[in-house]
Amino acid sequence: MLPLLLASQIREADAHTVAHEPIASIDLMERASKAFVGWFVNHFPDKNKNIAIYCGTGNNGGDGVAIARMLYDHGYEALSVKIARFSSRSTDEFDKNLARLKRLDVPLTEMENGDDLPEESNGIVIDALLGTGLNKPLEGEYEKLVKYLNSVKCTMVAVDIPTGFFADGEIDPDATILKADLVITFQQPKINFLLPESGPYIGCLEVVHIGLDEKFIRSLNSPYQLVEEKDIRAKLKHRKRFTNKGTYGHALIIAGQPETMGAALLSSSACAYAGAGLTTACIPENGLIALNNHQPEVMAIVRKEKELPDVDWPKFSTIAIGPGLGKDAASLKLFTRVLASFDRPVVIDADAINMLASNPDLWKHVPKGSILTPHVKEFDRLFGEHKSWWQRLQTGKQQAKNYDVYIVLKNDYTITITPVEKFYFNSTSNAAMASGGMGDVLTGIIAALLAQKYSSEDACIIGNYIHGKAGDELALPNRMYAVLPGRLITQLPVTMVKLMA
Ligand SMILES: NC(=O)C1=CN([C@@H]2O[C@H](COP(=O)(O)OP(=O)(O)OC[C@H]3O[C@@H](n4cnc5c(N)ncnc54)[C@H](OP(=O)(O)O)[C@@H]3O)[C@@H](O)[C@H]2O)[C@@H](O)CC1
Ligand SMILES: Nc1ncnc2c1ncn2[C@@H]1O[C@H](COP(=O)(O)OP(=O)(O)O)[C@@H](O)[C@H]1O
Ligand SMILES: [K+]
Repeated sequence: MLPLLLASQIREADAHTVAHEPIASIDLMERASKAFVGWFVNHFPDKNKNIAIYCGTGNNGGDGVAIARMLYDHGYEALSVKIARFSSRSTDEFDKNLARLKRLDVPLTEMENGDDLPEESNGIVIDALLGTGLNKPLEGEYEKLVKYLNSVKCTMVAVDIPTGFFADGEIDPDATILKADLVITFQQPKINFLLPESGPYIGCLEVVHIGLDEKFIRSLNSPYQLVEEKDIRAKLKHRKRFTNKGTYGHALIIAGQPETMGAALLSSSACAYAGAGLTTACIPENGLIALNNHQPEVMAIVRKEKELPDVDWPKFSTIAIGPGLGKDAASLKLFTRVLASFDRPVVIDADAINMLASNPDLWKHVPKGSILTPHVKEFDRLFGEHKSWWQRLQTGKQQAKNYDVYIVLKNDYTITITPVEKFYFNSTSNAAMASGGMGDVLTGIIAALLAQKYSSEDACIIGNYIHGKAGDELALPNRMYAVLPGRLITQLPVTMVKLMA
C-alpha cells in the first residue's frame, strides 16, 4: 500500500528527510526540480516552444526558479520567468535559486501588486505559484492571475499541485483554482487528486519520486492508503490440488425483476467467473429461461410474485442482494427476511441500499462485517446530501464504524471505508468502464470472494482491484472506447491468474 499523506504530513516528511538523510533543504528542492525536469524534457522535446514559468516566492516558486535554470541548461531557448511578488515574504530556498537564475540569460519579470499581467498567447505555462503551502483560498492578485491564466490558450503544467487546489480537506466548488492540463507531483498523489472534484483542475497526473524517507512516511500510519498491485498479489490465494467446488463456497445472488434481469445475469455470472464454487441466483420466475440460456452454470431459486421463496439460508456461504431488485413490498419483505435469517457478512447493493435508506430500522439487522457498495447517489440517499467528497469520506468513516460495516464508495478511484477508520483507494479502472451494469459485476465479484473465505476487507480491496484491472487490460492496450460489463466478466479469470503468476 502507498500511504497517502495530508499536506501537513508531507511537510513533516520533507523536514524529516532533510534532518535524517541528511540533505540540505535546497538540495531536496534541487532533487524535486530535477525529477520534474526529467519527466518534462522527455515529453516536451520542442526546445523552441515558448515556456513561461510563473513562480511564487515560497518553495513551490523555488522549484519553479530551479526548473527554469535546469531547462536553460537543457537548451530550451524560449524561456521566460515571471515572479509573483505579491507578498514581502520569501523562503531562503527561493532566494538562493533566484540568485542562481539571475546569473543566466533568462528573461525575468517581477510582478507586484497592481501591476498589469504579462501576456501569454501560446506555448507552455509552468505553474509554480503555490503548492502544498496553500493555507487559504486564492484572493486578490493571486486570484486575478490564476483567472487570467485559466483564460489563455496555453498548455498548463503544474509543479506538484495546481495553484489554489488544497491537497486535502474540502474543495469549494466556487474557488479559483488553476486548471492544469498536466500535474507533475512529488513523491505521491495528494489525497484530493483521487476525488472527483479534481477532475476540472487535473487533466493528467504524473508522480515523480524525490526520495522522501519511506520508513518515516509509513510510521505516520496514515488512514488513507492507495492499493498497489503488489498488495493484491500478496492477498490472492491459489487454487490448490485436491480442492473441489465445495472448497470455494456457495454464493446466493438475490437480484433482478422481469425488466432488470440483466442485472441478475451480470452479477451472478461475475460471481461464477470470479471463482465461487457454486453460484445460485434468486430471480423472478420469468427470468429462468434467460438465466439457463445465459449462464447454465448458475443455479436458480425462483421468486413467484409476492411470495417469499423457500430458501435454506445456512447452506450459503454468503449472499449478495440488490442489483435490479426493485423496491416493491415483495423485495422489501425478502430483504428483511435475508437480514433476519443470515448472520454472516452479506453484500448490499443498488436497490437493497435504497431500501435500507428508506427503512433505517433495518440497519440493526445488517450482519457485522457486511459490505455496502453505493455509488455517490446511493451513498447520499443512505446518509444524506453532501456538498463535497471530503465530507462523504468523513461520514463514511463514522457510519462504517457505527454499523461495523465496509462501505465501498464507487467512483474513478473507488474507496473502501472500513469500520476501523481506514480508507483504501483503488488504483485500477478507467472511464471506458462507465457503462450500466458495471456495478452489478463488482457486486458479483465481491460475493465470490466472500464465498471463497476472503475477509470482508480483502474482498473489497481485491474485488475493486480485479474489477478495474480487467477493465484496464481490455480498454487500455486495445484503446477501447467502452468496455461492456459482459466482456469484462470473461476477462476476470485471466486477470486473476495473471496477478497470481
Ligand atoms: N523542502 C521542502 O519543503 C520541499 C518543498 N517542495 C515544494 O515546496 C512546496 C511547498 O512550499 P511552501 O511550504 O513554501 O509553500 P508554497 O505552496 O510555496 O506557498 C508559499 C506561501 O504562500 C502563502 N500562501 C498560502 N496560501 C496563499 C494564498 N491563498 N494566497 C496567497 N498566499 C498564500 C503562504 O505564506 P503566508 O500567507 O503564510 O505568508 C505560504 O507559505 C511544495 O508544493 C513543493 O513544490 C519541494 O521542493 C520538495 C522539497
Ligand atoms: N469513469 C470511471 N472510471 C473508473 N471506473 C468507473 C468509471 N465509471 C464507472 N466505473 C466503475 O464502474 C462501476 C459502476 O458502478 P455503478 O454506478 O453502481 O453501475 P451500475 O449501477 O450501472 O451497475 C464502479 O465500480 C465504478 O468504479
Ligand atoms: K503549483
